Amino acid sequence: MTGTAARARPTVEGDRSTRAAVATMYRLTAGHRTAVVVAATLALVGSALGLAQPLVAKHAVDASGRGQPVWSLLLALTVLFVAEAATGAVSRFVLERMGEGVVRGLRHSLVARLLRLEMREYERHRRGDLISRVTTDTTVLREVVSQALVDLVTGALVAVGAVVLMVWLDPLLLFLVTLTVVVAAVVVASLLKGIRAASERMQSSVGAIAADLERALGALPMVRVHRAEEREAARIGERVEAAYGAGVRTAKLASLMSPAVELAVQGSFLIVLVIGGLRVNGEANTLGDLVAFLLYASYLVLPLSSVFRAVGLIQRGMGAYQRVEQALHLPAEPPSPPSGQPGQRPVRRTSRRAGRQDAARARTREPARRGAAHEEPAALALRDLDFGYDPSRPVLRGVTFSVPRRRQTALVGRSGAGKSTVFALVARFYEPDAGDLLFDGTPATTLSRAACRERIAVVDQNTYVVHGTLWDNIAYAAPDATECEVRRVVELAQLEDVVRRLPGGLRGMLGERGGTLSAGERQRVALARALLASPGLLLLDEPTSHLDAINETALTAVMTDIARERAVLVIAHRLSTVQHADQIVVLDDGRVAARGRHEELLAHSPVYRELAAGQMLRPIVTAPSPTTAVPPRPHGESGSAPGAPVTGPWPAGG
Ligand SMILES: Nc1ncnc2c1ncn2[C@@H]1O[C@H](COP(=O)(O)OP(=O)(O)OP(=O)(O)O)[C@@H](O)[C@H]1O
Repeated sequence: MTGTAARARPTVEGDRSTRAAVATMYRLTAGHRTAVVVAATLALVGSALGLAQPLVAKHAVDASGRGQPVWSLLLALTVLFVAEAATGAVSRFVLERMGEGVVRGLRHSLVARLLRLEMREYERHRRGDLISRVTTDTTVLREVVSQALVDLVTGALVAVGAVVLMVWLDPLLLFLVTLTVVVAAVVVASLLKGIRAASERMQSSVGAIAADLERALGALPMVRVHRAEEREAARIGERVEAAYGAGVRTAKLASLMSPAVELAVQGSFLIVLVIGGLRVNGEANTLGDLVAFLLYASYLVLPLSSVFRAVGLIQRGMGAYQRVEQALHLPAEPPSPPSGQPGQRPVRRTSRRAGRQDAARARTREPARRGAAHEEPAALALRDLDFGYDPSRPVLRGVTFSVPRRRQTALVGRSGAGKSTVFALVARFYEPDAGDLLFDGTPATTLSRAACRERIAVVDQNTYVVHGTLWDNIAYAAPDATECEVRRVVELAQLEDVVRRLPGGLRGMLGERGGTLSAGERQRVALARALLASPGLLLLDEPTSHLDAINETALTAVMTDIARERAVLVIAHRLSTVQHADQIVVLDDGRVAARGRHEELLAHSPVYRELAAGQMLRPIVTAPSPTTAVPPRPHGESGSAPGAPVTGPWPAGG
């Protein structure tokens, strides 16, 4: 987080007074205090130049009344006027540049925060809404900081100067002017709370518009096919109406402030004219005094009215500021643990297995330490891992297995068994509730998340392709890769055809989310990216689910080759792609049901047999077992070709 946001720690939560809002704005300008001092000094000089003008005008009027020459006074008046305008312009520029600087700081902090949130936060918040905090809310704040602060600073300074000189000229008239200003201030204060509430509603409605639009645009083919444009438009339309309603209410309240301010301006002028005129007639004051006082009244009332407006604007900005603050305080991934120190683990759930797990952990660490001397530790080891996205609904229970180096380990199981969740834990998107994760024998909690992620590359089911060139997408994990390295992974991932076809070849642009590629091509791009990263451990989640049989066979062979150099953990629904794996781990309802090679599992694991049978699209004859009651998994889910070859004991049509 940059300094601005860090220093702008909120008092806004709970304290909704105007003073707190102004204090927040003040804190926001931390780091820009030189600009504030320069601008305030200039404003002060400008005010002094402005306040001197009525005095000169008074002398000019009085001198002309006495028949004396006034040209030198008029010249002085002109110089004062020009100098005031120049200092005003410079001070406004300095303050507005500061406003831009404040918003720039907030945007940097927000972007840095939003890219590092805990994974769960992205599930709790809608992405469009988070994005709108960086774009719309900060834009509102820029106006507030640059306009409202300018008006507040300059307005307050000028008003104070005017009051001092008016006391000197005519305290009675000042008292009357003050009365009208106080009435206006009371009206303004009563409107501020409503303005703030309405503006909060408006900002969150704008965030909801962005989120809903993102939802529709992100699933456009689905929207089109189901002819849901109207429905989506109506849904977003409701948000637009809510934003309109809140905006109109804000405008209504803000416009009620105008009559109050006008009352102050016009009322004070009337009072000064009538009472001041009577006092000139009664010879208590000169005509010059009246002219000067009138000018000071304008110097008091006009800046005060801009102070009122500024306070209204600041209250409006508080709605946006609170949303920005809230985003800046969302939980982010913890920074790296100090070297050699265990990292933070979320509070563990106590379970009956806890004691047993500790003993198991002690046992598993022991061989890891001892093994260092004799044999190299596994690239990845999971020891008694427990995890649930929702603490009351465990997804993984006591999962234990290792992924040895230079071997291919396959993770299989029915849909929802927890396979992708294992990947999410290995990538440290979430922390396990209990148990240990070890990379090369080192507990993950003693490593930073970045250090863990450095050891892995993932091809997941979503096969992310971002807007940019094919090269950008492949070299995403290794921006310094050479042409030769990129071409090699293009070849391994069978992407040569795509490179040939794409206008611009490797430097050709892919559409938004890789929209110009087929699903299989996107999958191969993701695979090429992972291969280029060249990590010690390759995690492949259904890497061939979108591929035709020819590409699948070729890539299965590539994976086997890769596994000769590094550890590969592959999730597969199609057992045909992993039947030659060195080890197959069968997950069933979050538990490891069996482990072994294909033939061993066919012989001994009912769950595995059932998975294999499901892929033949017909029941298999097995010895009765508790798991045979579970219906075979439908084929279509994994996109497998019907009748895909599985193993010898399961002949097609058998
Ligand atoms: N982000 C999440 N928040 C809450 N629950 C989740 C989340 N992701 C997955 N789950 C739940 O966790 C369970 C395991 O999901 P997971 O994706 O790990 O299964 P899987 O074995 O990979 O399934 P598939 O083969 O269909 O991809 C499921 O019940 C799923 O609904």
